[in-house]
Amino acid sequence: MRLELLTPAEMADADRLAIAEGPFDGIGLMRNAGRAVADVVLERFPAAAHVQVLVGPGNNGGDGYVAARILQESGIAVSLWASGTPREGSDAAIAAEECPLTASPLAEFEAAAGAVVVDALYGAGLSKPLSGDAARAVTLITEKKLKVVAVDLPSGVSGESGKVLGSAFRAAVTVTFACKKPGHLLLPGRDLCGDLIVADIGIRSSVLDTVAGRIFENKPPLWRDVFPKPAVDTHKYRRGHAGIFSGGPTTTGAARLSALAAARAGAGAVTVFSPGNALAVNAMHLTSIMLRKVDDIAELAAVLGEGRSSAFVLGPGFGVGEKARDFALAILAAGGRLAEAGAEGLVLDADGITAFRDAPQWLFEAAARAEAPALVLTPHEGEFVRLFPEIAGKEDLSKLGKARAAAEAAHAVIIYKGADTVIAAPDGRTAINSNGAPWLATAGSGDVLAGIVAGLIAQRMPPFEAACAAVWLHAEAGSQLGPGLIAEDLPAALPRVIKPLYLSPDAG
Ligand SMILES: NC(=O)C1=CN([C@@H]2O[C@H](COP(=O)(O)OP(=O)(O)OC[C@H]3O[C@@H](n4cnc5c(N)ncnc54)[C@H](O)[C@@H]3O)[C@@H](O)[C@H]2O)[C@@H](O)CC1
Ligand SMILES: Nc1ncnc2c1ncn2[C@@H]1O[C@H](COP(=O)(O)OP(=O)(O)O)[C@@H](O)[C@H]1O
Ligand SMILES: [K+]
Repeated sequence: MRLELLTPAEMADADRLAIAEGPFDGIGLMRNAGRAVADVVLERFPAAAHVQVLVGPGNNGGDGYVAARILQESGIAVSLWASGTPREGSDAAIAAEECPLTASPLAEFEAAAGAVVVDALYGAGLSKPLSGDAARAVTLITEKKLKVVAVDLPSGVSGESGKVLGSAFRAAVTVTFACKKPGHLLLPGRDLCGDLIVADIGIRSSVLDTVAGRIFENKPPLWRDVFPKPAVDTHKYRRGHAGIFSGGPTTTGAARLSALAAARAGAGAVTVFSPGNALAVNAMHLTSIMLRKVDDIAELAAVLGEGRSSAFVLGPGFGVGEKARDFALAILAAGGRLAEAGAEGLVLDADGITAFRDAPQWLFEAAARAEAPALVLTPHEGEFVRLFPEIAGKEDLSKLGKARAAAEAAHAVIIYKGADTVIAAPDGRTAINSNGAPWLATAGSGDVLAGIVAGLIAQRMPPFEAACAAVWLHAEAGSQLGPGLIAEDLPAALPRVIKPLYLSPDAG
């Protein structure tokens, strides 16, 4: 399965290129698309006695005319409701001519109890909010709780952003073509799509290769090639050393969650760097994880000078303030010297992010230095606004667009967390995660994620791939654990989600 996600504009390019290169012309692709939709209706709703097909004026409607014809030919009662008429000479006009059904105006649409609805009003060409007859149809169908099969996208959902324009159908199944689009994975789009089926309609993969940009669905094939695998003759320091900064005596748990996660992600050694007054409490709860006193910038400089740690986590439970800023900047500044000893990255999370709310530029400039260790920022929505207020306020940007702009501005890998976590690199690569579960919304869950990222970077995994892998593993662990999950469970669940990555090339 392809991991590339095509924006609606890229998909339109793919369409044009596919038609130019063959083997199918425009109406050929449309017939294949409409047949795929009809097949799904017949498979999913074999007992459907009545299908109401709603068609728009563009190619999405064209797919709907084809589906309506095939469904009628299969013996089902089909009614057709049209908003506008296809442009003369268009593929959709041919599809409409080939359809023996007479369309009624959408303005007269009534939702028939028990009917299955095929939503072929608007797809990739959605250009303005749903209103008038289309919005009315959404209301009627939603009220009657009819099952909806959406063509390409539920009408009203932006294929680019997953946002709802005006109102939108909630589909039981969505049939899209050739590959997924960002709006199928970003919320609320993902939720409104229901089950997502990607149908092959005869667009050559070489066409998709030509058009595909740098947006991906986050799945193991995206990063498995660089996922760390210990060599037979390895030893613990070759597997990397992660350093996790602890907060004061009453806020040490978050760092220990990160530390445990870094170790479970495969770092050969992990040390908690703790203020002196929290050493005792940390010591009581650490076993395989090491502990060292780091109270001030001088003690931090000594640690950095030794060059043992290759990845750091700063922020969970650390406290917001000057100390967090000074520590983060010291680590980023030490990169050149550390690079020889292998320092690879700083994961700045939680308080570490908030500490820079009044001076994000200091952080971004430090990360921009060529020799600086890679910076990975892991904001949830609230933290994102603090660090990137301007980008966060841009209503026209999708979550993906915001993450990408932030990565560029901060010279950092951004993990923009949430139910539809987006990972973005400063070079423009972006991935959308989709294997999470709401059980992950629990205190400490983010601390574990930060630790996994550091654990992977400590093993020399490149930062973007490490971030993607960490998000996937964290989400997979959360999905497998399910109800009752607390953050403490997540590190312990990592072995069982990591092991399949080594066993089968198709895992995940
Ligand atoms: N991508 C592909 O390879 C293929 C795409 N096909 C279909 O083509 C679709 C895209 O077709 P189009 O580009 O014609 O776009 P659409 O059919 O999605 O919509 C375009 C038309 O609807 C109007 N419109 C958009 N939003 C509106 C709104 N809210 N209210 C009123 N009018 C609105 C536009 O002005 C335009 O006239 C895809 O979604 C897919 O279903 C298929 O035909 C097969 C091949
Ligand atoms: N509804 C959800 N579905 C899937 N993942 C979620 C959901 N809500 C939160 N998460 C994930 O859980 C983690 C929560 O992190 P964060 O907000 O930093 O919490 P904390 O600070 O309590 O650790 C993030 O990785 C986030 O993506
Ligand atoms: K649609």
